[in-house]
Amino acid sequence: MATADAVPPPLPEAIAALLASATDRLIGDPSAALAGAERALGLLDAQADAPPAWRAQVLRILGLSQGHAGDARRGVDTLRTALALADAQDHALRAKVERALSIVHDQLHALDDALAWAVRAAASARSAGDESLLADALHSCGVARSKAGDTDGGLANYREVLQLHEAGGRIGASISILNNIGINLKNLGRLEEAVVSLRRAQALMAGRPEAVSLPLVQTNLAEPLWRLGRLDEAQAEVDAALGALDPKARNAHEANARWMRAEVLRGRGRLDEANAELQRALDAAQRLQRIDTEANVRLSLSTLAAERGDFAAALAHHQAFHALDRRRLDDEAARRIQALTVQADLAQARHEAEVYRLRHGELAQAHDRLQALHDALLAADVEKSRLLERLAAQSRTDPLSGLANRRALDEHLAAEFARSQRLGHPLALAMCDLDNFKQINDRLGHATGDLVLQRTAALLRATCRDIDLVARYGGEEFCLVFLEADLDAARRACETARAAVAAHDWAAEHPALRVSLSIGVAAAEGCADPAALLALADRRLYEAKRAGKDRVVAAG
Ligand SMILES: Nc1nc2c(ncn2[C@@H]2O[C@H](COP(=O)(O)OP(=O)(O)OP(=O)(O)O)[C@@H](O)[C@H]2O)c(=O)[nH]1
Repeated sequence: MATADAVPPPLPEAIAALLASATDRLIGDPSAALAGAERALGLLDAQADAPPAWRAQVLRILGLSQGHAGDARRGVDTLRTALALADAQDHALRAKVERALSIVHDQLHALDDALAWAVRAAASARSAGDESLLADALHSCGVARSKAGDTDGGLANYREVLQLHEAGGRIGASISILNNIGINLKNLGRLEEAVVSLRRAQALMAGRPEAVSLPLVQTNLAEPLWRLGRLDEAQAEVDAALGALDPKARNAHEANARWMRAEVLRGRGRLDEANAELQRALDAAQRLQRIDTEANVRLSLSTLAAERGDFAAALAHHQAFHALDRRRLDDEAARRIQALTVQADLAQARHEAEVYRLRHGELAQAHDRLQALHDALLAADVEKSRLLERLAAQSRTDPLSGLANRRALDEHLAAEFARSQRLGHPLALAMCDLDNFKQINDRLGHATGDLVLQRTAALLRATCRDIDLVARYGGEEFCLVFLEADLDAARRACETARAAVAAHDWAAEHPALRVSLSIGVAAAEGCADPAALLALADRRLYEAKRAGKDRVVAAG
């Protein structure tokens, strides 16, 4: 059974009314049905948030209208879209759309597809638990099988349908299917059974003139009766059928009925009457363009002419019969070719759709892979920049003290020296050297020596301004670059630094530790280049050492 959540909300009234009227006109006035279905689609397009099931319902009637109006190819496309929109759980809607697909394929003479869709419709109808839909689907199976020449298979389907209609009390539908069963039985040569089935149809029709055309059933009944030699009964049926024909609106079955009556008359030896009726049958068959019936009539006329000794007429009718028979075969061949072409086109379209779907999928995957690659490259690039920055920083930093190294000092000094000369701003530089450092190393060990270097670096950094550069020049030597500072300001800063080193609680690091710093300081003014400035500061440092260490020398 269909699950409750698969039942779509009912269609808006205006759309439902258009679809109902289009459905009624499918057979009689397919162009009006098509116009109505297209209007319904227009209304649906104007409706915001229409559920897909509504569109599927509208497209079902549109596809059927297209098929009945002569464009079954478009009908197939429309109905395939409808099926794609129908919820997988909405079995009832799927059954209806699948049956519609069976009908339009039948119109294309693609009988294999028509049967396949009808079988799918029957399966969906079973899932929906809807016997009326199941009967319709099985009816379509029967039609497709019968048309494809599987009369027995068609008959089995029709019998199932009959059972369902009888159980459901659908008398009109039962009559229609009994008529189909009768025709199949007649075509199988099971004439007695054909008569039984058609008589049952006839009995059900009593008092129901509006149900399936009675003359149709009567004409169908006449043929097996005639073949069985039951001429009285055959004549009664065919007379009744012809009597019921509206002379103004000539019925499509007229030609067949007249041919049947002529055969009954011939069977009774009333050759003149038979001949006259055959002429009327010929006239009707040609007017109604019923090749099958015209061929039957021509054959009967030929036989009759021969019986009457008119061999020239017999030959002429026989030749006409053969021409019709050839045309019938040609038409059949053309229909088969058209059906095969349509099937090939549909298969090609499906193949192309599949290729497109796969390509689309591959492209999406390739795009995802590229995106991932791009992201990874971007991340690697960021990481590389970070590493380069770290390397650049490392290449300019002294690892032990964390101060700028000699390379950073040289670059900084070159740039600031040039700037001070260009702008006439003061610049000063100090060379600092720990006193008796070799002894510290020798007496207290290199680890203590390293610790002294680190502590001194921190003290220098803490006493200088942020804009001043504190660098480790090498070994136990430090260099200070004072921006915007003349010789006296630099000297005072150096004195503060020296005093900080001297005042530090070195005994806390090691009881025997004594540390002091000698500094030579010089101003850039008067120096030709950074090297001259460094040399001057270094000379004054030497002077500080010579004068007894632990002091700042800024002159000389
Ligand atoms: N622990 C340690 N010692 C270093 C480092 N770099 C240089 N030295 C040592 O520092 C000492 C410098 O000694 P000298 O140039 O003789 O000078 P000094 O003993 O300080 O004597 P004055 O400068 O005259 O006071 C050497 O023994 C070097 O081995 C270092 O990174 N760590």
